Order: sequence, then structure tokens, then C-alpha cells
Amino acid sequence: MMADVMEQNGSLARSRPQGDQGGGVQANAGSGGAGSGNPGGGLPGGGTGPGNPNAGAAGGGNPVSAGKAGNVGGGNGGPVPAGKAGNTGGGRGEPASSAAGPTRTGTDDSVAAERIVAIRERIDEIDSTLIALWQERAALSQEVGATRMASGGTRLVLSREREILERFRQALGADGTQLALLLLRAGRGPL
Ligand SMILES: O=C(O)C(=O)C[C@]1(C(=O)O)C=C[C@@H](O)C=C1
Repeated sequence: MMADVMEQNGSLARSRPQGDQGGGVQANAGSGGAGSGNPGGGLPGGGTGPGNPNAGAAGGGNPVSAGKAGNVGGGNGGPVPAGKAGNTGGGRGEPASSAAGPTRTGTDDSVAAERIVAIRERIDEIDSTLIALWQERAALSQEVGATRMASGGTRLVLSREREILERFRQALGADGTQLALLLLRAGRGPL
């Protein structure tokens, strides 16, 4: 895993060595106060969700709203994508025949379905927060880049990017590295 990151960092550094002036963190302006109102909720309490590692976690977030089958809230509104037609094997995907029906939780067990609906409400909240944070970060990153370039600086500071990649890798492993690469690209554009 370390090798992965070293390789990524290495290729990053190799791909645009001119972007980094080697001065460490430069012009890291404008990112203070970027907090975005973490809703701070946990999953709804419960513990009836079969196989859900979060089941039974202390609640404190949004309440369980039972019986809202078909409306998991969150403002997403879009239909759950149907499984590929003809892919009904093994119980692992959503049967095509139920794509528009009331059992879009993927189970016919009403207790499990209720729990799934409740958990999905929190998932939708989290996704909305992630999207908002993603957009806020990209805007801030663009502002940093514009500020730096307007003052005669570089578009990129690759040493800063390496710091960020390493922070995400330490927290999330290899997926964190991939996530950080996407975050960085969203802000400063592709390398
Ligand atoms: O922190 C900076 O200096 C930025 O320009 C922001 C940012 C980022 O998105 O985090 C973007 C481009 C740089 O190469 C490094 C980091």
C-alpha cells in the first residue's frame, strides 16, 4: 500500500515537476472557515438491520421514520436504477421485475425493509453533505489557484498535494488515495 502511494506520488511529481517550486505549503489562503455544518447525526437507532454493521449504534441523528416505503427522502428524488435486464441471478441484484415496484429495498421482509428505509434516509443526508462539501472544496481550491496565479505564483503546489494524498491514505487506505486524487482534480483540474 505504501508502495502504491509512493508510486502515485512519484508519478504525480514526475508528471509536472515544474508545478512545484519546492517551497512546501505556499499561499494556503482562503480555506479557513470552510466548515460546512456537519449534521452530526448518527444512524437511527434500531438494531434490527440484518447484517448491518451499524445496526444498534446509538442513535442521536434523525429519527426513524417508519413506513415511508418508496420515499427515502433526502431530496434525491430519482428512481433507483434498475438492475440490468436479465440479471436476476443469485439474489445479488435487483430483479428487473421489481424495478418500479414497492420492494425497492431489495427485501420482502417488512422489518428489514423498514430498517433499510430508515438507514437510507441517513445515507441520503450524508450524500447531500458530501456533495456540498465536494463543491465547496472545489470552489476553494479554484480560488487558491486563481489567487496564486494572479500574484505570479504557480498553478499547482505538488508538495501540498502530496500532503493531502498522504492524509487521505493514512485515514482511508488505498481508497483514500483515489478519493484525494479525485478531490484534487475537481479543484485544480487534471494534471
Ligand atoms: O493548497 C493549495 O495551494 C491549493 O492550490 C489547493 C490544492 C487543493 O485542491 O487542495 C489544489 C492545487 C494545488 O496543487 C494544491 C492543493
